[in-house]
Amino acid sequence: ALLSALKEAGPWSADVAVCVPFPYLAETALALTGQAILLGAQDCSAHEQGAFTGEVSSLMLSDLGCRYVIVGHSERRAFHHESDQLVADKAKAALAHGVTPIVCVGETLAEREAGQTELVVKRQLAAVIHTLTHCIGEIVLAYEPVWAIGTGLTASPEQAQAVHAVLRMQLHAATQKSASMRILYGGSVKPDNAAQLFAQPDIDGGLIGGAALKAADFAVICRAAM
Ligand SMILES: O=C(CO)COP(=O)(O)O
Repeated sequence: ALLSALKEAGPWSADVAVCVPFPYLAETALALTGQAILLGAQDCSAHEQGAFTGEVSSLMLSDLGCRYVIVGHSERRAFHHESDQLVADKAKAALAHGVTPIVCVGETLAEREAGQTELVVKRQLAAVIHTLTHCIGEIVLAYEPVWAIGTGLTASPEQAQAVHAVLRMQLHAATQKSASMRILYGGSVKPDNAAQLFAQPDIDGGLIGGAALKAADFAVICRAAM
């Protein structure tokens, strides 16, 4: 029902993708046939192939028609103890099979209050830059302050822009593609704050959680990104 409402709300001039849990990928791929909405997954294995029971490789995701995969979401980092290096390895494995990783970085509230925001996001991105080297220009980056995810506390456009600018500078030092790379903001993006966030020079789109579960709200947010 969510997808059909979304399909009806289109077409979009912004790129729109839905990243769904593994068990729903196949049926979502089918439902999106012929649609401009792209498919993504929410995680992948760091291993390209081999005996890793229970893991889902980016090759499998690519087979299912995934164009994107989220890696390093704060919930994966926090609840599954994913290190910066593991996240970087997942991004590398995704690219190896033509799936674009959406690499999430972001600080916790304690880290922000300790003045460590820049330090944390730069450390998280540095691992990815170091691991991907010349392929770094192929990723999508997402800044998701942990304190803003699912809490209703959105980073102000200025707060988000400040971090995005730092990340863009770090990318600039690593690749000539930095200016055209996408840096998404995620964390309580809603219909009423999306336009202001997306108007910032270094915010190129959003990674939407809760608001994407209501097709009408998601449609407003997608329109704000055009
Ligand atoms: O984690 C998020 C998207 O991946 C953000 O979630 P919310 O938009 O619900 O805060």
